Amino acid sequence: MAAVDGGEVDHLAGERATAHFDVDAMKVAWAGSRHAVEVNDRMARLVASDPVFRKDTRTMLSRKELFKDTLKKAAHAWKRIVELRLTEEEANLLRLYVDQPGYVDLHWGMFVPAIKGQGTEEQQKKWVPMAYKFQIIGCYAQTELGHGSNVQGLETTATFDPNTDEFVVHSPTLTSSKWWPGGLGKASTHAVVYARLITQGKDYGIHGFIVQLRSLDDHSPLPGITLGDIGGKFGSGAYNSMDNGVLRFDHVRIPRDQMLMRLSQVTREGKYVHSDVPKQLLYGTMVYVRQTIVADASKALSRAVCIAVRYSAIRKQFGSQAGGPETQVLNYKTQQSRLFPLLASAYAYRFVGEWLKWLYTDVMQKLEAKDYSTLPEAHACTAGLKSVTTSATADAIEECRKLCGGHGYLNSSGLPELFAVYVPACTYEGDNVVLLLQVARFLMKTVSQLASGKQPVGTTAYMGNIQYLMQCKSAVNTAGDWLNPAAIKEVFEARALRMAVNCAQNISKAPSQEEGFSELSPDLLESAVAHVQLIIVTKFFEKLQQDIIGHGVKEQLQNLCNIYALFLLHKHLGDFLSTGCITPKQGALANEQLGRLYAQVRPNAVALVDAFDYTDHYLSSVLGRYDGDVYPALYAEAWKDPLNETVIPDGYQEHLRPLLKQQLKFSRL
Ligand SMILES: CCCCCCCC/C=C\CCCCCCCCCC(=O)SCCNC(=O)CCNC(=O)[C@H](O)C(C)(C)COP(=O)(O)OP(=O)(O)OC[C@H]1O[C@@H](n2cnc3c(N)ncnc32)[C@H](O)[C@@H]1OP(=O)(O)O
Ligand SMILES: Cc1cc2nc3c(=O)[nH]c(=O)nc-3n(C[C@H](O)[C@H](O)[C@H](O)COP(=O)(O)OP(=O)(O)OC[C@H]3O[C@@H](n4cnc5c(N)ncnc54)[C@H](O)[C@@H]3O)c2cc1C
Repeated sequence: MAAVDGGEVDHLAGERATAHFDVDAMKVAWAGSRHAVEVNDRMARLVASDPVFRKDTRTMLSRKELFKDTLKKAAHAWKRIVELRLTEEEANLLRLYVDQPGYVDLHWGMFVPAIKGQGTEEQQKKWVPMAYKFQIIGCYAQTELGHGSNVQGLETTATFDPNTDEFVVHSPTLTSSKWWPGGLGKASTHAVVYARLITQGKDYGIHGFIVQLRSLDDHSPLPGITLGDIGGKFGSGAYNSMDNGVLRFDHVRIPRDQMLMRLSQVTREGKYVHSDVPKQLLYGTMVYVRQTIVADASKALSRAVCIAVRYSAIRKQFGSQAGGPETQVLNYKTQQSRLFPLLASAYAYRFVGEWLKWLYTDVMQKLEAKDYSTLPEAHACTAGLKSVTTSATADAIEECRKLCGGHGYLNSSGLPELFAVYVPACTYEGDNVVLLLQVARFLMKTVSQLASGKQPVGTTAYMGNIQYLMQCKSAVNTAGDWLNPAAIKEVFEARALRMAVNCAQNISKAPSQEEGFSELSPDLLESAVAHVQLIIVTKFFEKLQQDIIGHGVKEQLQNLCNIYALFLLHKHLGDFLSTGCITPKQGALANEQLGRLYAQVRPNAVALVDAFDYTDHYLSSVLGRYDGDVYPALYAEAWKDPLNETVIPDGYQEHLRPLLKQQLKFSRL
């Protein structure tokens, strides 16, 4: 019962008793190791027990109060990290459980990685220790008012002046104003700024520069620098804790050695020198962050699902016969068919996120050894998985809100704020459509190379089996046949390959490759999604091959894996049928099997969300409470609303009383 925050009666005890597996062992499978369970639990409790980290009234704060509260929490978190001498792992988890977006996310998540990835050793030695001690606060200033997706279209300039050995950073147009960077508006003292490098009269394109923005004495903007917040954002509370900012430069001078020079350099004389590395490494910080966003998708999704599953087990509607008990809404097949695929997706994203982290580390090690061959694969996987998991998670959080009926719409359910915080993940760090088109481009290149006999590797290795996959027919005969991993993998591979090959063939009929790509882009998106879904399904199956300990754990994960795959098959039935991978009968059998799997999950559902091991503080939801004591909590929460501070509302005297006293009368009546 590690996740209990309070509550004396466990209203979900009956649900927990029906589980067919060892929940503690499932916690290990979810977290990755026993150590991970322990450290997560310890950090979550540390945060939950500290009054400074309370967040129950967050949605009622004004923007200014919310921002100040975020500064307070960030400073307090840092104090605790220093006092308790937390490790980097512990500190990261503590920040996660504080659960309030703020400048620290960009400082640690992008500013520091950008310097580490693109700075020389000397630059890292100078800047990273200052950042680690919070002597400076940094952000990642790439996007401008006029351009975000099109990084090559950015307009800010950094022109080298050999007379003074400086760069002159300038915003030549309104649209070149930096716009969106988190932490920029009010908190950051420094930024990694992306600007067009101009030297000896030539434009060398986008490069990164470290620029000081504010005084380290009084925090005022330095001369030539205009700074501010870009304004309120979607939802109450939510992402409004972040000071997304605007920044303009008026011929601001910085020393030459503040250009990040690991990938390319400008000499004292102003000569541009590009190292022997692919220029795409400039985008390395984005690849790093996309990988972390995939891991975060499983967190956000599991959180929403935990709330919806627990509440669905408590909530009862209809079904009472002769005074008997009403039906738990979790028993309705429609509720199960909407909710259990989301539960399965949370597990699927968790495991694919784990794998992506491994891939990223592996690629980084290869890059260190000057082997750049896996860079395109890393880009396609991070871009594709970021896109598919964030889009599905944003939709799923909204579905969980609906699954909780009317109460899901209350802020106290935790779901509206979670949605509002989460939904920009579909846009930031690369718009999801733009990123899928990058995957499609990678797929088209891979297909075109098949003809020349080049054997695809990594996540596209299946394409090498083209002779078979283009003509195979699924052998599934009964619903039970869909439990065979090979049967599922075969149809997912055939679907992805056939869709990619169809696109490639249609593009080749266009007057030019570029025109064909543009014309076919809606189909290319679907092709990219099919490829990415195949990766997620495959990685789930691979996870099941690993040593999974604990009574019943593997069986539960097998069920969830099958649900994830068959749910996708059902949802994208059109793809599978139109590419001839399966017959309508086989599609119906998959759906039949899906229904059986839902029935197997039902007694385990509450225990499967308990395995996420979230504290009530982190969930921040009266509906998702561990003890299931929903109604008293809902009732009590309502009275905390500022509207209930007085019995008679403000405005009664001016606006309600005159109306009720009929002092304003229609002359005709
Ligand atoms: C209830 C409350 C809950 C609270 C919860 C709190 C929890 C906390 C929540 C939130 C925490 C906050 C965390 C928030 C973090 C937000 C951070 C957001 C930061 C940003 O958004 S930074 C800005 C990001 N910007 C982008 O991503 C821009 C997207 N655009 C691009 O990436 C590129 O421009 C492009 C890829 C689309 C195109 O680039 P371009 O140079 O034009 O390239 P192409 O011609 O298309 O391709 C050329 C060639 O390069 C290859 N390539 C492209 N990119 C990469 C890459 N990254 N790596 C490797 N290779 C790459 C491409 O494939 C081509 O290859 P080819 O020539 O075909 O072989
Ligand atoms: C909450 C939040 C935090 C952010 N934090 C940061 C930060 O810290 N630092 C930073 O630098 N930036 C940040 N950003 C900016 C973010 O990275 C960009 O907004 C994002 O990359 C999308 O770019 P855009 O705004 O230019 O969208 P656009 O590219 O203008 O997208 C508009 C529409 O056009 C479509 N579109 C664009 N190009 C194509 C194409 N080639 N083919 C088909 N359709 C296309 C898109 O799909 C979308 O529907 C943040 C944004 C948000 C919302």
